[in-house]
Amino acid sequence: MAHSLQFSISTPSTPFRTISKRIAFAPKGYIHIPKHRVKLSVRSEVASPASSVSVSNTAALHTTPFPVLPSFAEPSRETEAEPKVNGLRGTQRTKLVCTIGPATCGLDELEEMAAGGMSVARINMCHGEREWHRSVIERVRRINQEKVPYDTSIVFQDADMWTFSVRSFNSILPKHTVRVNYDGFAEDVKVGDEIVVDGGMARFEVIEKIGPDVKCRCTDPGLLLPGANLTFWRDGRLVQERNAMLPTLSSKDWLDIDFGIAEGVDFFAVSFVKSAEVINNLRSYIAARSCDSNIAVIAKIETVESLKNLEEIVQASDGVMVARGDLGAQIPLEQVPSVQEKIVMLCRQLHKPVIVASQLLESMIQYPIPTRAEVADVSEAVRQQADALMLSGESAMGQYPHKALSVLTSISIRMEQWWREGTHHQRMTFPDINFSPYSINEELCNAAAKMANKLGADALLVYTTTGHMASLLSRCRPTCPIFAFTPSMSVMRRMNLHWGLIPFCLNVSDDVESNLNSSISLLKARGLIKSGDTVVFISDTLQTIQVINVP
Ligand SMILES: Nc1ncnc2c1ncn2[C@@H]1O[C@H](COP(=O)(O)OP(=O)(O)O)[C@@H](O)[C@H]1O
Ligand SMILES: C=C(OP(=O)(O)O)C(=O)O
Ligand SMILES: [K+]
Ligand SMILES: [Mg+2]
Repeated sequence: MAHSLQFSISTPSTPFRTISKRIAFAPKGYIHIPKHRVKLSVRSEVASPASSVSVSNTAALHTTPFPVLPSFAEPSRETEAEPKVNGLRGTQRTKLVCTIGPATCGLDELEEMAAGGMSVARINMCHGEREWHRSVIERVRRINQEKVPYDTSIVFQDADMWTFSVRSFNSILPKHTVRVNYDGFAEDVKVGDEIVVDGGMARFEVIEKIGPDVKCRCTDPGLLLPGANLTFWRDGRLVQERNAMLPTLSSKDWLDIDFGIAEGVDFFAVSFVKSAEVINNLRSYIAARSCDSNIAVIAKIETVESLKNLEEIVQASDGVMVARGDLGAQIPLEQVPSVQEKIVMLCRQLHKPVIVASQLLESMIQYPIPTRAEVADVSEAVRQQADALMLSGESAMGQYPHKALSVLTSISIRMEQWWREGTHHQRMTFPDINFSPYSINEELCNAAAKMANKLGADALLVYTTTGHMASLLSRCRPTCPIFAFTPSMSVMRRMNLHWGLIPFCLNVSDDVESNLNSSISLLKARGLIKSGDTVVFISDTLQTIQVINVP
C-alpha cells in the first residue's frame, strides 16, 4: 500500500496518521501467511542514528462524540434536556485509543468497545478503502448518538531469495515478491546493503539490482507484517540522506486530510513528523479549509529528526503520540523506554496530551491473555501518567480486541488507584508555562488542584470555553475526577484525549449560579457525585475558585 492517512474516531473522537514508506502486499490469498511467530534476535549493536525508507505516514485521529450508551442512572427531570452526546462515563483517568479494523468495525463490536472504555477510535488511512473509513466514522457517530482482509503477514525463511520491487503490479504479485511503495528504493539501495524490516523482524542482504527490482537474500528469518517499515544499512550505518528529503505529507495525505475535514474528524495524527513546519502547515490548511471545525493536530514521534526537534514539535502540536513501532526501528530498542518517559514528561510540562502507542499488548493479537512483560509495560505508561494508551493491531485485526481493551482498562484502574493511595510518587513540579494571557488561569488551576487534593475533594468542576482551562487542570493530575463543561461539541470531543477529563456539553447561560446548579444536578443524576460531596469549582470566565458542599 502506498501512502495513507489514519483517522481515529474517538468514542468521543478520531485521529489521522501520516504516511509512511511502506511495503505493499500481495493481494490476499496469494502469499500464504502462517499464524505462528518467528523468534527474532534484534541486533542492537548496529545502533547508529537511523532513518528509514519510510516517508511520512499520515495518521489521523478523528474524534466523534462520546458513545450514547445506556446510562447507569435513570435520567432525572433536571437532565432530560441534556444532550444525548454526553453518554455514559466512567471515571477512569487514562484514556484509551483503539485502532479500528476488520476485527472491530461492525456496529456491535464498536458498541462493545465503547462500553469497554474506548475513548477515541482511530482509523489508519494506510488500510482499507475510503468507503470503509466513512462507514466506520458513521457507525461511531451512530453509537455516539465486510470486512477487510487482514491475514497478510509473510514469513521469510533463511536464505530465501526475495524481490523487493517498486513496480505497481495490477493484480497478483509474482511469487516471492514484496512491493515497496518508496519510489527511490531501487536507486538508493546498493548491492551489499542490509535491509532491516521493522527494526529487526527480518533482515536481508541486497544481492542484485535489476531495474526497479532488487533481489535480496534473507539473512535473518522473520515476519513481514502489512505496513512494515524498511530501513537500509551500509557499513553498519543507517542510510538516511534520501529519506530526509521526502515530504512529510504526500499528495495522498492531503486528499485524506480533505476527507477528514469533510467527515468532521476530531484529530489528525501526522506520521513521521520531522519538524514543527509540517504541523504549522497543516494547521493553517485546516484553518483555511474549515471555518467552523477545529481539528486538533497530533504529531507522531517516530523518527530521529523528530527527537532532535522534539520541543518545537510539541509546542506546535495539539498533542503527541509516542509511536514506538516505527521509533523502535529508528533508534536502538533499548532507548525506547527512556525516550518514552522523556516525551511523556515534556508533554505534561507543556500541557499537551500524549498517547503511548504500539505493541502494548501485541501478544493479544493471537492469545487471550497478555504476557507479564506487556502488563508491566502498560503499567509503566499509566504510572508515567500518559494521557492515553493506544491499541493498534490488537483492536484492528486481533482475535481478542475486547479482551485487549478490558486488560488496558483493568491495568489503568489498578495503577491509577495505586498512585492515588500511595505515597509512591513525588509530585512533578513544573516551570511556569509563561504564556502571559494564561498565567492567571495556570495559577488558578494549580491552586484548585492542590486545594482539591488537600481537602480530599470528590470532584473538580471546570467551565471551559476552549478546553484550555480544562487541560491546565488535567496537567496537574489531581486525585479526584475532573468534570469539564463546555458549550462546544468539538471542544468536548477533543477533551476526551486528556488525562482525567470527563467532558460534558452544556449550554452555559450568563447566570453563573444556575449553570453551577445544572452541572451539579446533571452529575448527581448520573451518580458521579452525591449529596455531601465536596466539589471544587473553577471557570475560565470568572477566574475564581469556589468550594461547594453538594446539597
Ligand atoms: N482498516 C484496516 N483494515 C484492515 N486491517 C487493518 C486496518 N487498520 C489496521 N489494520 C491492521 O492492524 C495492523 C496494525 O494497525 P496500525 O498500527 O494502524 O498499522 P501499521 O501496522 O500499518 O502501522 C495493521 O498492520 C493491519 O494489519
Ligand atoms: C503508531 C505508530 O504508527 P503506525 O501505526 O502508523 O505505524 C507507530 O509507529 O508506533
Ligand atoms: K504499528
Ligand atoms: Mg508508525
